[in-house]
Amino acid sequence: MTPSTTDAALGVGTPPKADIRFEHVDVVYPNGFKGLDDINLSIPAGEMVGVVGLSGAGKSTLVRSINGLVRITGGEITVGERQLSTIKGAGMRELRSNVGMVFQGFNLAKRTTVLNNVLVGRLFHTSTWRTLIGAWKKDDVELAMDALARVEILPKAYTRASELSGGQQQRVGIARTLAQRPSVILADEPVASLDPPTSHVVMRDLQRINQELGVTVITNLHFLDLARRYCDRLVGLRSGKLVFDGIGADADENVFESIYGRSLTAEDVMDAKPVLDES
Ligand SMILES: Nc1ncnc2c1ncn2[C@@H]1O[C@H](COP(=O)(O)OP(=O)(O)OP(=O)(O)O)[C@@H](O)[C@H]1O
Repeated sequence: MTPSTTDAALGVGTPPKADIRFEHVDVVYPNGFKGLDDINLSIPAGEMVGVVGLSGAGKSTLVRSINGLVRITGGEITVGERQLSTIKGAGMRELRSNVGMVFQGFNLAKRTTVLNNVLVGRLFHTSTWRTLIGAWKKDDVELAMDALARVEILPKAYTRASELSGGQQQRVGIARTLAQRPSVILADEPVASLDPPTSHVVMRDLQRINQELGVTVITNLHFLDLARRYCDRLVGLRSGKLVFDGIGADADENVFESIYGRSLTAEDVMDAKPVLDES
């Protein structure tokens, strides 16, 4: 779906594209556990990157370090012009307006409408008094509607979020992020709570947003077949270390075994018939 109004509304005024660079990045948690260990990674604007690895490998830590939800303890992450090691206050707010996030649990306000949930994406760009009394600008409402159209859920704009299915709620979560007009979307296990068909729908939404709007998408995924199918590039982590960085389509069973340190099992792929052989 590529209506010109949607492209215009979501494209005009979008913040400059941001390349992302990890240089010798460490994350040591307060209990002394090393979540990331000397990560070096360069993600040019516009890529769709899947982060894979065993449970506990550091996938969420890596994704969340990009918007400062997890603070790095060594090295440097650069997002556009901003450096994560020193960022705070207004700099952090500006970074987070440019780097949107989609959550596993959707994080919607269930008792209000889909449209109101998506308008939350405009908070970064809206004065406090307007937010408090719900006096959204016409342009913001239009932008929110465009974001809902982008994930094909516009007819639900005035439905309460609690009345939507899990897949629909995640699409609202994506629309909310899109309404921020970010140049980067981080998706932290976006399909972990969804059934297989719905997971594909949500992954296709993210892929379309990446391809049509040029938004960088970085997502950690439990299922290898999903990661390989939808992401141009895969980053493999093992015990906080980068052990693979390559083209998704090139990642065969041997690559996955090197990331996992064991043979693949049915638990590692979403579809009953592994999609690993599909391409
Ligand atoms: N706040 C914290 N304090 C201490 N250790 C933490 C904290 N958060 C995460 N960890 C540890 O860091 C490691 C990496 O966690 P992370 O959530 O990034 O892994 P993951 O690959 O996303 O795992 P999963 O697939 O299970 O979500 C794990 O061993 C985890 O227990």
